Amino acid sequence: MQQTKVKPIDCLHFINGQFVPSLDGKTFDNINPATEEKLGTVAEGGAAEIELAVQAARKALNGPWKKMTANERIAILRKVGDLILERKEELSVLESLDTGKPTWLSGSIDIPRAAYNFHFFSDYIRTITNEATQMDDVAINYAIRRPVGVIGLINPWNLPLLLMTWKLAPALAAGNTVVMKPAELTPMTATVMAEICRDAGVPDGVVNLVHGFGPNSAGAALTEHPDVNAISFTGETTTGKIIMAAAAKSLKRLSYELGGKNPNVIFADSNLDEVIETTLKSSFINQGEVCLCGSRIYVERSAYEAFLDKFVAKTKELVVGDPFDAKTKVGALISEEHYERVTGYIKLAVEEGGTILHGGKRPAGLEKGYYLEPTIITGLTRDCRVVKEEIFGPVVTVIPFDTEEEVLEQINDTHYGLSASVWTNDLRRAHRVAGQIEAGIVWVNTWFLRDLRTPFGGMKQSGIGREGGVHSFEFYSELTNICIKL
Ligand SMILES: NC(=O)c1ccc[n+]([C@@H]2O[C@H](COP(=O)([O-])OP(=O)(O)OC[C@H]3O[C@@H](n4cnc5c(N)ncnc54)[C@H](O)[C@@H]3O)[C@@H](O)[C@H]2O)c1
Ligand SMILES: N/C(=C\C=C\C=O)C(=O)O
Repeated sequence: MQQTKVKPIDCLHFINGQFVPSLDGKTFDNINPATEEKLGTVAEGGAAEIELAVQAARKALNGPWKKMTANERIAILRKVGDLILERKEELSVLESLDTGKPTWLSGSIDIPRAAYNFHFFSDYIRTITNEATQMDDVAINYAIRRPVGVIGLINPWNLPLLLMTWKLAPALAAGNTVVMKPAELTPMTATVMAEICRDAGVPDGVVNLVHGFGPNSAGAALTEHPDVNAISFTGETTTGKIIMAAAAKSLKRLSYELGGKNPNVIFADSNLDEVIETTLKSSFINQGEVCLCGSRIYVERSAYEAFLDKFVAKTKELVVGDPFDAKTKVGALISEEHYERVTGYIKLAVEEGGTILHGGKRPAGLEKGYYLEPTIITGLTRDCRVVKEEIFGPVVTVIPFDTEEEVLEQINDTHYGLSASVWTNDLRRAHRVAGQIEAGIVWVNTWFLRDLRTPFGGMKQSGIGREGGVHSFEFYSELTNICIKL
């Protein structure tokens, strides 16, 4: 394990502008997935801490934050983005210590995107206009926009700071106050994020942070709290169902980014070298722990063998290991529990009749840490659990197909609908196929190319609503239509 001058931090809650322990002093250990060693302790929050955070957020709604002009708020949000960039190296190391992802990845994607989320939304808020409607010479209608109120932001562990800021920036830009609940497995960058908001001039109580778990802990308390107006949640579909029930009692507004089992469809006319270069990323980047990963690969039969030969050869070159080694392409999975879950699916694949063409094992010489070889599985059919269920690890299945109709029917036969990639140089086929895929996001001849003005989210059981550009402001603000009789 390569050393770094940035040291891990103990994590306290951030409530009403102060870092505080839990009222009962409870803490839990934060573990480094790459070494299985303790990084530090985290304050374990529950209903009592959520109550204090929601009270602070409610009070701050009518404090200086509300009285600020849009320009004053925008200046603070831009400063938040600037401070994230100033602390990029520190945040990148903390993110990699928490998640096991390589530092080149946290330093090139996670942290720069976190800053950009703030810079983008602080610019974008200036473009938001409201509608006016003339009713002949009888009346004039105009809409005004106001914050929703106190918003709970609940986040997963795979892209901790990227995803927390993806919610936090527009929520603040729209004038709301928030209670952040980061994943219990990745507390450190959220803790620094609270400090950065304070240092940038965000008034006390506007941004609050409570650490803890989901069920019977801070997460559940946040979703049940009657004075929380909305929840933006990113996580597993199963968790989304539980949260919806909890939020129903106070009819909270919900924005959901949930699970996926995303197809990557490769037609024989595509450029195989280009396909392979991107498919290595869409299969294994971030240890395959990205909701958008193309974990179901479908290849037109005439290109199937050629694809497999090249894909396996290139996958074999991927270095698995120390997140602090620049050569590492695949780091450690997030936790022992997740490691068991992912390796369980690899065992199941063999039971279901699959062939492990590459990977499937702990890499030699890496006895400590949750390391797993990138894994390619063939020989499975559409009704296999490994083809249908989200694994959320460096595991892909590869299935041949013969016709467009056949592959479209297969890829849509799922309760997920988050994203897809399509590879072809046939322009009409690209548009034809992309338009028939039941997903919120379809990439053609690329993957994870992101314009933050576009609608981001899933359909079916991959999400509710869209965030990004104006869509974020549709969720993070309320409209009132005022009708003036002439
Ligand atoms: N669609 C997207 O944009 C997107 C992005 C990233 C991850 N994900 C999904 O997230 C999952 C992996 O993340 P995860 O394991 O952290 O998900 P998870 O659902 O286990 O946990 C997500 C967050 O919810 C909290 N939580 C858990 N149970 C809760 C409850 N009952 N009430 C309130 N909060 C609760 C957790 O503490 C955590 O902060 C995968 O399914 C992945 O597809 C989706
Ligand atoms: N929400 C985004 C990415 C989600 C990745 C899921 O793991 C984004 O790029 O805005």
